Amino acid sequence: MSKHAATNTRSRPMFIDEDQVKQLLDWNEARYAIEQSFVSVSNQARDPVARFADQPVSSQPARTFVQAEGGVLLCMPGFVGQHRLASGSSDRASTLACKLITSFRKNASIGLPSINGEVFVFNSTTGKLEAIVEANHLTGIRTATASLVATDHLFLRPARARTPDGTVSIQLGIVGCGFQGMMHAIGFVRTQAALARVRVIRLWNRTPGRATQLKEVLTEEAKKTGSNYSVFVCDTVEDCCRDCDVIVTATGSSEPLVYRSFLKPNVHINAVGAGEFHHAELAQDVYDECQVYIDHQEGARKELATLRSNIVGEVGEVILRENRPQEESLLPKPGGISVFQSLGMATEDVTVGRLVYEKYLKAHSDQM
Ligand SMILES: NC(=O)C1=CN([C@@H]2O[C@H](COP(=O)(O)OP(=O)(O)OC[C@H]3O[C@@H](n4cnc5c(N)ncnc54)[C@H](OP(=O)(O)O)[C@@H]3O)[C@@H](O)[C@H]2O)C=CC1
Ligand SMILES: O=C([O-])C1=[NH+]CCC1
Repeated sequence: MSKHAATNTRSRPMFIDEDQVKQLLDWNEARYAIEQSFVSVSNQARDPVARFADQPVSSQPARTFVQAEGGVLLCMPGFVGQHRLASGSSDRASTLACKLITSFRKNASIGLPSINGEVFVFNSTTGKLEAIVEANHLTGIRTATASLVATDHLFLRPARARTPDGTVSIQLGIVGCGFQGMMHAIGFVRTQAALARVRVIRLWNRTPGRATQLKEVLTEEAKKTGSNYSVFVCDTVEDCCRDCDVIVTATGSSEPLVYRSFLKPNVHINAVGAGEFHHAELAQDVYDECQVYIDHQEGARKELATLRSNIVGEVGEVILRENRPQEESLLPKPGGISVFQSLGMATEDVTVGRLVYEKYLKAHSDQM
């Protein structure tokens, strides 16, 4: 027996830094990875006899929060079994990973991001740590992509099905132009070919200069992507929401920002602010009227325990039922308000972390 038997003799885990993640992660590939994550959670939640054998499964507890002096540390472990790595590919993988992420709101005053994290990817057969993926950009793309997937399945697909040419165009409102607000706006612009043409983007931020900065970013983005949208910086949240088909709220607010009277009758909202305060950004009169969809029942039981609204179910279950008879559909009633109440969940980081790791291995295969 080797003297190293049962000791940690293997090489160090890969470290995939923020710049590499930016190069490797593509919006459309991330979209597929997030769909796999949503579906895995809802397939797992089904009665075992009703599970779809060809769909992934998962395991993830509600995340834990550790309160420190300046902010919180979230521990988000998860496993996704038998997920497809790419659309149209038969290759499947099982991935065990854990994201550790901190939210320290005063960081902005010293020029640091308020959210900082890493995804730890383990070998799902041996449990050995294989890679550490920096997860600031990753969290930006995966959170915005979760909203894109929810918007697509709950709002845009039904809308596209009602138009003769199968395309739709939207007016988008971004309430909160921090990192997440920016990533959401870019995500909607970059996925126009697959989801919906963006014709107008309205921006509001508590500190107006940040909305002006995002307008500049989106003007550059329009040139890069050959898009033809107008961007407006708004003085009030009401003005920002006016006539919007799709709204994103991505703030650290502990108080309501969006009221029912600001909204069109038919609108989809992605309420992303979470972590320290939950379901704080929308007023109760919005929750009184809307249909709420969540990412993860287990997390919602803990973090949305005080939410008074009609919670219809998980986005993954909507996707799983898409080809079922209409009476089994979980889609929102047409013409009303739908809300994706995004908490963020570990399985999103599992499938997107694995995507980055696989792409890194492919890009560096000559050095392995
Ligand atoms: N659902 C999910 O999966 C995830 C959710 N999040 C959450 O998204 C939110 C935004 O995160 P991120 O963009 O990374 O953070 P940033 O620090 O980059 O941006 C924070 C934004 O919130 C605004 N804000 C803070 N407090 C208030 C307030 N009281 N009223 C109005 N606006 C306010 C800030 O405005 P100003 O510029 O004026 O300071 C800024 O626009 C946070 O709640 C975060 O926890 C983050 C990651 C994942
Ligand atoms: O899911 C996530 O990564 C987070 N949700 C709220 C803060 C960070």
